[in-house]
Amino acid sequence: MDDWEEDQSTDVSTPSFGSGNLWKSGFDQNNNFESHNVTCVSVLDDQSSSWKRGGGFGGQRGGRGRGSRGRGFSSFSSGVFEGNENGSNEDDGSSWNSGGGGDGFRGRGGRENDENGSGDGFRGDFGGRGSRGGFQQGGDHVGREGFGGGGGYRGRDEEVFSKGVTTDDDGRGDGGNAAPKVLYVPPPPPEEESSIFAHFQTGINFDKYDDILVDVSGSNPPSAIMTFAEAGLCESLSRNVTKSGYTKPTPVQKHGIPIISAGRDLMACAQTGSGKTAAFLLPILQQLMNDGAAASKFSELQEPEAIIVAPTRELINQIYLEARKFAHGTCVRPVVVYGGTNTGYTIREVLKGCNVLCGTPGRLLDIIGRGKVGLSKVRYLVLDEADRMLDMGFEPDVRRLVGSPGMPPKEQRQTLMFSATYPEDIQRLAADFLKVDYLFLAVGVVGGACSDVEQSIIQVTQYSKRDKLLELLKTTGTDRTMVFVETKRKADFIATVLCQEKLPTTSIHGDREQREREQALGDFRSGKCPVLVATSVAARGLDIEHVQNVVNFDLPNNIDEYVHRIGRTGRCGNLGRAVSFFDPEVDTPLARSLVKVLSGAQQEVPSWLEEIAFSAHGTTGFNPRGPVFGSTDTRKGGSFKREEIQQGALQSCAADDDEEWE
Ligand SMILES: Nc1ncnc2c1ncn2[C@@H]1O[C@H](COP(=O)(O)OP(=O)(O)OP(=O)(O)O)[C@@H](O)[C@H]1O
Repeated sequence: MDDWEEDQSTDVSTPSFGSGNLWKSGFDQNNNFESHNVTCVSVLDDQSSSWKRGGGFGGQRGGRGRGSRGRGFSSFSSGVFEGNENGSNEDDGSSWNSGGGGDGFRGRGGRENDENGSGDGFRGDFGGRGSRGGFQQGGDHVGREGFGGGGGYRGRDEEVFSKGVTTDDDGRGDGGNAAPKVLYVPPPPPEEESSIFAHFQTGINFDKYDDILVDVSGSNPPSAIMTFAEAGLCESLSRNVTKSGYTKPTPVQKHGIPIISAGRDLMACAQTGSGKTAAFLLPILQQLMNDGAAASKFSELQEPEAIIVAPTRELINQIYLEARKFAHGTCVRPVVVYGGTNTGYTIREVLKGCNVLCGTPGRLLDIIGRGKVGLSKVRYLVLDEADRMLDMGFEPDVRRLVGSPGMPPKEQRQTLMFSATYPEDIQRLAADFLKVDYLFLAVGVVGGACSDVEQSIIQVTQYSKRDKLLELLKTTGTDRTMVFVETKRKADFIATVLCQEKLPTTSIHGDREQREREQALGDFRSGKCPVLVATSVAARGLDIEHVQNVVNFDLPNNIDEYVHRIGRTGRCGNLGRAVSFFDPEVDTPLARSLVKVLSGAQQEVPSWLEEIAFSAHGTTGFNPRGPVFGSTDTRKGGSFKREEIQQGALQSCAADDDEEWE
């Protein structure tokens, strides 16, 4: 009997979104921060308030991260976090605004460590440069070394890679054995058609998608379709498309669907919220239907025809629900696997039948490693948020996946990559996974922000951020607002502060249990908590109706991340608003690319920001009004070359960032 088969004692979650589950936070006796679902808005007393009890950030050591990004004072407590270093967690009683410990959170590597590190979250904070994706954290090396690894902390989406380890992957791996078993079983997906096909209304700018310039490069691209009728979808798929409220394809669908249907590999770039998911799902499902995909049935070995990979649990679940919606009433069965859920449950779901396997990389590799999924029938491999999947954090997993026994080589499968951003280096790397004649589809400016989002940048100091946020939220009322912060602890802290201000708020980040993460998203979606404080775990792909505002309480240190974050609003032709707090002490390195993104999306650029951008990197070649990225396909080289001078300084800025990752 397999270990997972013994595990029938799953804890089936039946989250009730109406039950008043907000959370409060506190440190346990060991000063580990925990979030709990409780039944009221949190008001913390001094005993339970982690933030007053030695929970400050960065401490005197500050200075993790480079230059100014590591220098700023934390706007958190002056209760300097020294606990992990010298065992002292004394409360010095300082308040949030009293300044204090060096922030130390903004260094790029460190940020990633923090996002991912549930094991020792702070280690990276003291580490000067940190390492990307938590590679130095407990057990990770072990876990990454191959199928025989004993699990371990995955970093990023906190996936644990393990074979035959029943301790499960809750992202807190320490080598496997000590981790508590994850019992969480997500609630079953909806069965009623009204929920399956619930969709959001397209916005007033939906038709403007047609005006966006599209560039397809590569040899012999097929012609675009203009209507879904031209897509050659079978009756069930067409019906499901109509039930989903889709009347006409978006540009990425007009071009992407025929490219995929023609059997071509594709690297597609289109702005956030413009329908990339359906662009790959529809032609894949259609092809599976055409070819008479075997009706899924129970088997000890499942051999899916399509594998879809995405970087976060919530995103892959969303993609799965989309696949399930479009496949409704057909014999094609999509299944989703992701970390933080009970492994036994996951495996049982897979074994019931699986044509389209959606997964986060860690859990996917785990299931494959357990011999439950054979890859020899894979015809489609989709990397959503492809630039993220191929950056240093996930690339090894992707390589491991394509190198797994049975996976057809790239010549014998179709590889499809989608994102709103594609840094040049990632484009080059991506070519390793694609056939030589892949097509590159660029809808609009590669890496450009969605122009339906009104962007504003407010100059702040670290001390004024909180008041500014409160001021802002007082004006947004019950509008859904996502507030992005840089660290998990800060997410909890800000959420607590907002709760104290009687703003129904919840939070999502990598230290919350999966049940809590899903509950938080549910509460946000339903409007029960119209404010969601999030780390970058929620930056990509999430498609939540009525998100009118995004606030960058902390700006990310990477412009692509900014583009994805603000893309949580202004989706599908709807209008949205993004407000970003710019603290010159720490955000100056981002100024220049911010100016470019703002100008590229025809947004007003504050003169003070232009000045900062101008002086931060010297004057050579800096033309903030010039083309932003202007790039399409790296194989062409042309548009990049035109920009060489302008990009020069930008790249040197990026190079600084990259150093942090090494
Ligand atoms: N042709 C269409 N007509 C109407 N609505 C659509 C159409 N295509 C997609 N949508 C809807 O638009 C929303 C955004 O789509 P999707 O999540 O696929 O965007 P995306 O491009 O993948 O965004 P991101 O870059 O943030 O991941 C979804 O709610 C989706 O159902």
